[in-house]
Amino acid sequence: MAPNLRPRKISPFLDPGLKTSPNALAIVQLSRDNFLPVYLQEPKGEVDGYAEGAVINTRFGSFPHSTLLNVSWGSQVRASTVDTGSRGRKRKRNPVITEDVQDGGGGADTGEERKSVKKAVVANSGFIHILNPTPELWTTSLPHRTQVVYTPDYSYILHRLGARPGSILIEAGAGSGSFSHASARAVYSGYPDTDPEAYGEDVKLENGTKTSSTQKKRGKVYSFEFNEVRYHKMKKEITDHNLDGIIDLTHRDVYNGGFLVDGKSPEADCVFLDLPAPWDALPHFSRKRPETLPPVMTVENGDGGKNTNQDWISPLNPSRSTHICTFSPCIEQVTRTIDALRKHGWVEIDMVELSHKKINVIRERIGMSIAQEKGSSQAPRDVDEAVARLKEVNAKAHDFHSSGRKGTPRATATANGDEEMDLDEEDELDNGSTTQANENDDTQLADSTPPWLQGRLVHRTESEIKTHTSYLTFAVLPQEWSEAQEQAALETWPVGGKTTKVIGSLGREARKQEKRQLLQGKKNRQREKDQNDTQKKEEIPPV
Ligand SMILES: C[S@@+](CC[C@H](N)C(=O)[O-])C[C@H]1O[C@@H](n2cnc3c(N)ncnc32)[C@H](O)[C@@H]1O
Repeated sequence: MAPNLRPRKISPFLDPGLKTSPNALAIVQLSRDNFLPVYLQEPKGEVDGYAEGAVINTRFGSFPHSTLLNVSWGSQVRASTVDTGSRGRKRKRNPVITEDVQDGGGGADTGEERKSVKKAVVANSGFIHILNPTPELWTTSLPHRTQVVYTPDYSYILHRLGARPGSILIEAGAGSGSFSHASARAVYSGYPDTDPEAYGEDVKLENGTKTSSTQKKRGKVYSFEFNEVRYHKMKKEITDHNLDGIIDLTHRDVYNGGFLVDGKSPEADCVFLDLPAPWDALPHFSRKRPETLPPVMTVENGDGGKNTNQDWISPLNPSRSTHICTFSPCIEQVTRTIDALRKHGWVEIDMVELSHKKINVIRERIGMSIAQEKGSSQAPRDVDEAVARLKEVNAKAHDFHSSGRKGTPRATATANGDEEMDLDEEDELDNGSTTQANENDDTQLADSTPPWLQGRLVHRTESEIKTHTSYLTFAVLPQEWSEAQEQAALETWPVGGKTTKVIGSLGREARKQEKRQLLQGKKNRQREKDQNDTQKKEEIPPV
């Protein structure tokens, strides 16, 4: 029998490939901060009255899915002129079907597919960019079911938790899945049902032999959510995003049910709690049965069964220290959490609040000859340019008055690009005058320098700090350390005895002890000397 290597579709969050593909999630970027998640569909026939198949309608134009498929991630895609065909008529004829396909981009199958699909025709204006899904883009575009953890917070949290490929992370509650997606990417080190040999599973080969176990650990997120509606929505998203096996979602109230899965310990290396009362969940993370729980407590395990805590199973990895982060919006929750953390033996407790600002990096084009457009500023570049422009305007005013005309002179542009004087309303002295000539200057500049290199590179921070999201409380629960482990460590790394002393290798206590001994030796020598001196004095006979 061949090794149990099942081909599987890797989540686009983990490996998006080079191009968009049918039925996969893609993120449509409409403008800088406006993203739309879409499951792209192969055009099979008319959808919602559109002859081109499923269509995304935006204020930047219409985009049939067919134009977004099999293109490289990051591509700019032009809008199309779509054929709405029999859309209006069909709605009247069959309102039930129309309901199903309200969302032109959602792609519900109407069952009224036409065999032929109309080819999309490029429109005159409008475009979008098609981006591969990432946890960051998902956070900004996901359907919000709750408050979510945003990128600045979760990137810091995952770093402090030490989440890395192969880590086991417990998360509660799952909410809208923003943190779940980011943590899944952080811990991912392969799917459970692929490459079992590398992950220490017994693999039967064709000749019937078994490979040896390598005991490599696969990263996984054990996520818990007690709201049933959110649980089901999140479960579907995990499957749609091919994250089954990377995120293991359980429907449970963790305050009562704890964190075991099917009665077994996830052996977590790190924990993230985004719950209203994290202190109620903390007793479940004890390494030994906590005293705060009654001696025997039967708890529902969320899978229809019950666990008793008589034989305490800790959900934590026994061979490593566990890192925790709790996410609470108010300081009262933080102090209560810290109380509970201390009570349950957590150490290195600290609290952090992130206040982030975006830094916009842009090329700023300044000068009187710059056309008015985004990122440009029509101000004199320097004093010379300002003086030259004033001289130009004065000369034109002089010419105008000497010609005997009345009114206020205004610089306008002729078709050939030269400026000439014109009459205008008295009060309208043109000082901006975006002229054809100026645009020509700019075109010349643009000809010689690529647009992305024009202007001065500047960065500006946002003036406002983003409003408070939450306080992050971190702590560590040390690994349990037995006498036998201490003995084994001493044998591997002997301390004291005949070992050679290395400068700087002594601990604080040892250094103190060494100083005390030196001091004592000095005192002893001084005492001996004093005694000798006294003796000598006594031996000298009086004169
Ligand atoms: C603020 S949301 C979490 C958002 C999530 N971290 C994200 O980034 O999308 C808090 C979630 O905790 C869940 N929750 C509250 N108490 C719970 C409990 N005792 N057990 C499990 N989940 C709980 C709520 O249903 C809610 O969905």
